[in-house]
Amino acid sequence: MPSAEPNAGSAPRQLPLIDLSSFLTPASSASSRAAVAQEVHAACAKFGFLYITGLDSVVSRDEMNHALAEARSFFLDTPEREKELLKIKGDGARGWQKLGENVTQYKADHHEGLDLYRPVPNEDSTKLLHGPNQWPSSPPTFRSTMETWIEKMQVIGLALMEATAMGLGMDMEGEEWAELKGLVKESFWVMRCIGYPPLPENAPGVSCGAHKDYGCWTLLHADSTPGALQVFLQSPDGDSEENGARGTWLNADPIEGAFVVNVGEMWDVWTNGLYKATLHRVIHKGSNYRVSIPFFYEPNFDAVIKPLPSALALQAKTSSSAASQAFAPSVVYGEFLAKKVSGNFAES
Ligand SMILES: O=C(O)CCC(=O)C(=O)O
Ligand SMILES: [Fe+2]
Repeated sequence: MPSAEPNAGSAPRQLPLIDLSSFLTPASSASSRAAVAQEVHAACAKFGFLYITGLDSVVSRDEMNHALAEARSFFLDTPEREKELLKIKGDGARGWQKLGENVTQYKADHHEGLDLYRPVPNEDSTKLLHGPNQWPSSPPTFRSTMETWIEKMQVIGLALMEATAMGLGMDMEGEEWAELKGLVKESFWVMRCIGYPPLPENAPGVSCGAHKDYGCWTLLHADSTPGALQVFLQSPDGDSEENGARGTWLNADPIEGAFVVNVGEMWDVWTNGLYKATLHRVIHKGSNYRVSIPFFYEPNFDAVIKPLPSALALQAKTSSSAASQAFAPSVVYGEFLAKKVSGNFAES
């Protein structure tokens, strides 16, 4: 498997780089898909993080650059008073957060952000997560650009679902895959735009504190700033400690035309711990204003997430212990998300 070397020299390990094109172009052969499915599976089991390339049939380089430019323009060219109008309101989720308002592990993050979620049929701005999206009016094409982006990211998210299902040994003509596909059919996605000014030297926190993502797949497109996103790889001889575990922070620097992808916590449950949502953080000390646009491809709001039979069968085959017993507690995705989101904001 080819590997990306974002910080060659200092990196003890490297994140895999996987060409996903065979899952994005209908004419590709079954054998090439099977090989890619194995690569994705191995990357999810070992790192919980990977790079994907081969996306050109879905999203062009121009579109990638344009979406980032639109987000940058929103953050840097929109007067503060206009952004204030978009501040997150009673639903606690949709809208703009100014610098320092988002909190991770009780510390204020050093970024501003705009969150857009899948629209719901009966919008209610007093109900957690259920308000209307607050679209900026400038730049004028922001909404159409992001709506196109959202459609395209869902195509890539579903392709990753398919690759993983195959990698787990699922029968792709059978019930299990049909059910799993059904659980993401109305993905409660989140499109987030993040703007990171440089972190001041003496800042108490970081740009974005160490966390795991909640759902299914995070498809991260970021500008070319190096040394900002870091992934915590556990190893007994690592030089850092995080959440009581030893490990090493590895830079996941951007690669032109590729996305950084990571698995969210729902995959921990689906695979009964075979895939691990991995801690990551952002420390942006460079002098530029960094912009990233992570797209969170998630299960349906009411999806019940529980260990998949194929993952349990795989565990039973590969492990001599009782690990194949279903132990990951099942969760309703929307309830899990609501708990996370309500713990995410600075006290005001
Ligand atoms: O900006 C980044 O590189 C990552 C952001 C992130 O981890 C998140 O929003 O969950
Ligand atoms: Fe994240």
